[in-house]
Amino acid sequence: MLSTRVATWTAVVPVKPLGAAKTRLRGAVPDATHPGLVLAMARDTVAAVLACPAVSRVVVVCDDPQVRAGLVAAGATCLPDTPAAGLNAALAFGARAAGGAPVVALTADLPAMRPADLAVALAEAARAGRRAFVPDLEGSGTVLLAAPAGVPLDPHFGPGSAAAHLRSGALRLDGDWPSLRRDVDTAADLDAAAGLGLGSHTGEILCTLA
Ligand SMILES: Nc1nc2c(ncn2[C@@H]2O[C@H](COP(=O)(O)OP(=O)(O)OP(=O)(O)O)[C@@H](O)[C@H]2O)c(=O)[nH]1
Ligand SMILES: C=C(OP(=O)(O)O)C(=O)O
Repeated sequence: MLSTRVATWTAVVPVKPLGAAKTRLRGAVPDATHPGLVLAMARDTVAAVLACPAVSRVVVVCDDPQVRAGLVAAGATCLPDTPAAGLNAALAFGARAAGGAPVVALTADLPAMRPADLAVALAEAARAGRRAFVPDLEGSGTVLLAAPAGVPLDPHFGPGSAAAHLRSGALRLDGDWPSLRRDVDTAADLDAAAGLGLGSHTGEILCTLA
């Protein structure tokens, strides 16, 4: 059970440049608000990860100076992205910075995530002793992929990623963690996340629109 109390995990969080991110969310808020909403969701995600007692550090992979400034201020370490290399390349690059520690990859669109949900999921991943992933609430995507110390992360994020991670030998963790598993891709996802309780940055953006 020590793994649930000792901060052992290095979290890797990839973020696209604000101008290119969350295209499926366009129209959910006024165009002028969209970049601020993307950044707010990333900040709430990173804040929840840093508040999780099982996580020792957060490595963000992003080239956008506004994102880097916001997330470094929140306590994350930022690494540059390799433009056009894609999400999985960004994750693999960030994982290599973990120096052999256990690595957990998380998407930056989890504004309702509770640190306690993440802690329970990481405890299950630690007990698995192998790569493990948490699917999104729809069951087809992935919000979290964890690899024990010394095990390659081997990320397969993208369309149909839950099946791809299963095929790659990762254990599926279907826990009752709605705050962790509610990623925000669409306006409907954003409404659902609001129903779960949003982090302060995302909540503040939506309050200005009310
Ligand atoms: N650093 C980096 N992050 C990425 C890249 N592609 C996706 N991401 C991030 O990975 C996470 C999950 O990706 P998506 O949910 O598809 O996010 P997205 O690509 O901004 O959303 P759409 O434009 O709607 O597909 C989000 O935090 C993205 O910002 C990439 O090429 N590099
Ligand atoms: C990148 C992913 O997120 P989404 O499907 O929400 O785009 C994924 O689920 O692997």
